[in-house]
Amino acid sequence: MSSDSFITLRNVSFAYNDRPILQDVSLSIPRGKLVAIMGGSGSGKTTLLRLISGQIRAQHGEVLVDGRDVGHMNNSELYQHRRRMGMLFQFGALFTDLSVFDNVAFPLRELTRLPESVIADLVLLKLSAVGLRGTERLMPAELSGGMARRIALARAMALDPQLMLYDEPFTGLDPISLGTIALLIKKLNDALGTTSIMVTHDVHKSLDIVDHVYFVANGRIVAEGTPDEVRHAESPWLAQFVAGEPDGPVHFAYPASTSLAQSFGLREQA
Ligand SMILES: Nc1ncnc2c1ncn2[C@@H]1O[C@H](COP(=O)(O)OP(=O)(O)OP(=O)(O)O)[C@@H](O)[C@H]1O
Repeated sequence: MSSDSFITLRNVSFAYNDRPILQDVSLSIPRGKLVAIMGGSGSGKTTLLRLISGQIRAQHGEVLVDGRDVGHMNNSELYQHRRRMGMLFQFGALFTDLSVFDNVAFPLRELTRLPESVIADLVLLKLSAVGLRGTERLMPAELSGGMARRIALARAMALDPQLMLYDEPFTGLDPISLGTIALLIKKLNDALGTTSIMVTHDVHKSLDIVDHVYFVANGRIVAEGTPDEVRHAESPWLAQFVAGEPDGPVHFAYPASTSLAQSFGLREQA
């Protein structure tokens, strides 16, 4: 990938206590690109995002964001780092006791000293960008799931982050809302020049919008490529993933150490 890397992971290994989660992961994401991270459940995708946001630190290797090593930031550097970052996590929880306006205004009021008149203009701009100008007086309970996710996106984008992290942004959405969120993620990424990383299980929708895909399995990057390369990949592993087959190189059943018969204390048939 391009040498103008905004995010670089070099030989990163991470363990929770003694349990290795990521092993020797290296990747490089150019500025302004939208990248998907896919892989089976528990493979370490969210852990990757948490390393990049600085919530956890790698035991080995480097996590560089815009040339700065996140693993060695002190508290005030981490605070600055997070200010430049927007996050949209599963279900993008809005504050239920705040109106749409106050939800989007929240990061602006918390993290800047802008006067209320400027905040009001910015909130309207962000709501307009997600196609929901006119909803500012509504409460979250009055929104559909798709609208709530778009408001959460407007809130995550309120400070024009250089880096956006999405963790399963499509979860629980109907197909139309999912398509709308996917297009907005792409549109906002391109319009603002943001660098974005999206952890997702939705292979088909993501292949439509991302620039590059990384596949994680057992804590390692096992494949990567452009959407076209992924669609035409011959690897059985990728084919299983893209087609959503329950069984293949990635097994449906957990590899139990005893057979079912043994577990029930029965004699095995020859
Ligand atoms: N705080 C924690 N302490 C200990 N183990 C953890 C912790 N957080 C996650 N894990 C474990 O680390 C592994 C990787 O978790 P992670 O959330 O990164 O996976 P994932 O690929 O995002 O999975 P999913 O797609 O199911 O969300 C899992 O086995 C999980 O149980």
